Amino acid sequence: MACKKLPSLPTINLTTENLKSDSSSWIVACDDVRHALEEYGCFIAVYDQFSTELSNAMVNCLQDFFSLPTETKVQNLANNKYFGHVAPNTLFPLYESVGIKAVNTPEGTQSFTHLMWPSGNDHFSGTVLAYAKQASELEQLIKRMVFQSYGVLRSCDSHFTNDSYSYTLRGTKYTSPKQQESNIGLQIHTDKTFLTVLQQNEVNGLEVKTKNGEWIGFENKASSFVIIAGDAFMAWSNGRIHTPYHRVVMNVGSKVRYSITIKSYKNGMIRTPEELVDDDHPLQFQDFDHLGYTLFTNIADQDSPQERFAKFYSAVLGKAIKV
Ligand SMILES: O=C(O)CCC(=O)C(=O)O
Ligand SMILES: [Fe+2]
Repeated sequence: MACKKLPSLPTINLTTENLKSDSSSWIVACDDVRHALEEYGCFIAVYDQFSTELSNAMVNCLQDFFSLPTETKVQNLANNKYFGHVAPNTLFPLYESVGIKAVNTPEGTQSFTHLMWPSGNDHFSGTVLAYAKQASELEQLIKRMVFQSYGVLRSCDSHFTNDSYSYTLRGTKYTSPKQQESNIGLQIHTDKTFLTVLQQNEVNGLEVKTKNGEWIGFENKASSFVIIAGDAFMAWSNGRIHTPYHRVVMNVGSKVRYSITIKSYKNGMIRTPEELVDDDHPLQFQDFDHLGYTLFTNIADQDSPQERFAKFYSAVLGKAIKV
């Protein structure tokens, strides 16, 4: 009897050997990345520019942070729910999380470190900065590959200047549920980012929903990163890129799970390139301020991205527009 093959996320080889610019394998990889993001909004990148030591050191840094007293951790305040410290609560008792803004800059990592360790912690700030720099390079590589595949690399060069994006690190700790307790570590949502680059320790739990409504788990392997497209990338692409629902489910008796995400946000406006608009693909999303969108909290995780943008446009423009 034939077994039904379970869906799995596409895996794309982004190792140096495979990505020599202008080689045919570079063009093929660019198209693969674009198609994976159009179909799943997500893929597993195998990437060799990152040392395992750095990833392990980053997990150790998160453990150091989470062991700080609660009164210290709560000083990492946020102006909305996507930044700052989130303590476990009655609704989501398995989840504890921290956000570090401007994490790819020495100022960002040092001001966070100083707040948490007033007498200093160079190991923490140095590791976080090194990690964020590398992960933001991976994020830029992926954007470059998608833009290349759409033929808009030159017209969209403003996405690749020094200050064109802000990067936030979100580190999360998930404990295992007690018997009878809900196993939801993180509720279903889409990311409000342009892109999210995710790594985890050896404990699995991330699940991504396909367009057919099936949930796919992510099995961690060395040198692999999960790349997730956010709402802003979807809007920029005039709806071509998919922004996938995802969640974290924890098993009773599992070890503690740590995940590290680097989230990118475009500074200023997001504008769909002209090349992606034509009679068959009329413009779906008006230009919008990305930070303004992330700060717009009057939306529910269950809303579809289209519903979310409709509410957002209606609030900022004072009128509902068709999206
Ligand atoms: O911890 C994970 O695997 C997922 C985290 C996530 O989806 C997020 O921070 O947006
Ligand atoms: Fe997410």
